[in-house]
Amino acid sequence: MSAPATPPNPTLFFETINAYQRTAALKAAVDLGVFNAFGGVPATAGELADRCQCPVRGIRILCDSLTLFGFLTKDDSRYAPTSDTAFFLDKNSPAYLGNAIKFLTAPGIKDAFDGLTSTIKNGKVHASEEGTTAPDHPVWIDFARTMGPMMFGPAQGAAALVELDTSRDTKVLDISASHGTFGIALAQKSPRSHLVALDWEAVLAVTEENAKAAGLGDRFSKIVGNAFTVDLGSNYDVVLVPNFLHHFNIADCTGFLKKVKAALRPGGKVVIVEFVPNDDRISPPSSASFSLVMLGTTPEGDAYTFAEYQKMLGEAGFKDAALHPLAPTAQSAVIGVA
Ligand SMILES: Nc1ncnc2c1ncn2[C@@H]1O[C@H](CSCC[C@H]([NH3+])C(=O)O)[C@@H](O)[C@H]1O
Repeated sequence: MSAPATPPNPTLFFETINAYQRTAALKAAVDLGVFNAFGGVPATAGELADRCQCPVRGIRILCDSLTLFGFLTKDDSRYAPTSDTAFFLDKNSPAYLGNAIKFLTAPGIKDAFDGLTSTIKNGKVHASEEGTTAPDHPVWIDFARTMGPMMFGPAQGAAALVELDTSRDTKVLDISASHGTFGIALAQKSPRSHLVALDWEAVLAVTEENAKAAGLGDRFSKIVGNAFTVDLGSNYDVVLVPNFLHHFNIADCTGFLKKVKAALRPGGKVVIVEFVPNDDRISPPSSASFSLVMLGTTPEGDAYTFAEYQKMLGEAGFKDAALHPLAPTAQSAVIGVA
């Protein structure tokens, strides 16, 4: 075996081998309330230890590690959250990711990756036949309770891309509504809109709670059950399909989009929100890396490219498919016209 031209660098190997430690450090800091212990001013390890009620050694090592990873800065012996850390990890921020971190690191998702070798070798999810696509899978109740803030940015971005006529009654359908963040953001654009949310029954209880809290209680209704088989209703102005299609194969997605097309009024829009990698499937990293999540947790899902969505939409009878990156988030909207 020939040696690399430049001195071999093991950094990537050890960063990857030990990546679980980085996850554990971030999760411990969230659990202990470290990011909320600053009160807006830099603090020493001793001060943070007092506020978090922990021995100082652990907090000092944790904060140095979080500084190495880029979550904190350290000046002399005082630590401070970066502006991104304050935005995403302050409990009072609408974009707070603390609960999402707990969800994403809990057994429902993480266990799937403990059996990745078997999943790849056997061509099926190691944990169960259907993975997270099983009807009423309990993981989606936790998802609905925790992931809304993470979808706040994509939901605002998607809502900004479509108009709702405020001079007449309009209807919006949110497929796989979950926390409801996407449907609520769009419905709030018009006082004359009605929001219909579709998901499994237990999940819709969370959607309804959130729709009421957003002031949409009297403009909200539900469709309970399997999106592939239930009656979607008709005459919608917009059908949102956020983070749903990636769980299924292309033929099933195309068939489902035909059903969506039939539920829209002529000229109505389907708004698909997804991680959409470039054709090379390795860029941009934040979107391309999502395919691994689908490999670990679903039998046939994937992160599809825009060309693939364009083909699915074309075959389902939609016109004018267009891609809209929802920067700075890792998601994109793909919009088609019925
Ligand atoms: N066959 C199905 N029919 C209806 N809902 C489903 C089905 N399979 C999965 N779901 C729901 O689809 C959602 C996927 S997660 C995506 C949730 C939300 N749209 C968001 O973008 O954050 C979960 O809420 C599941 O309960």
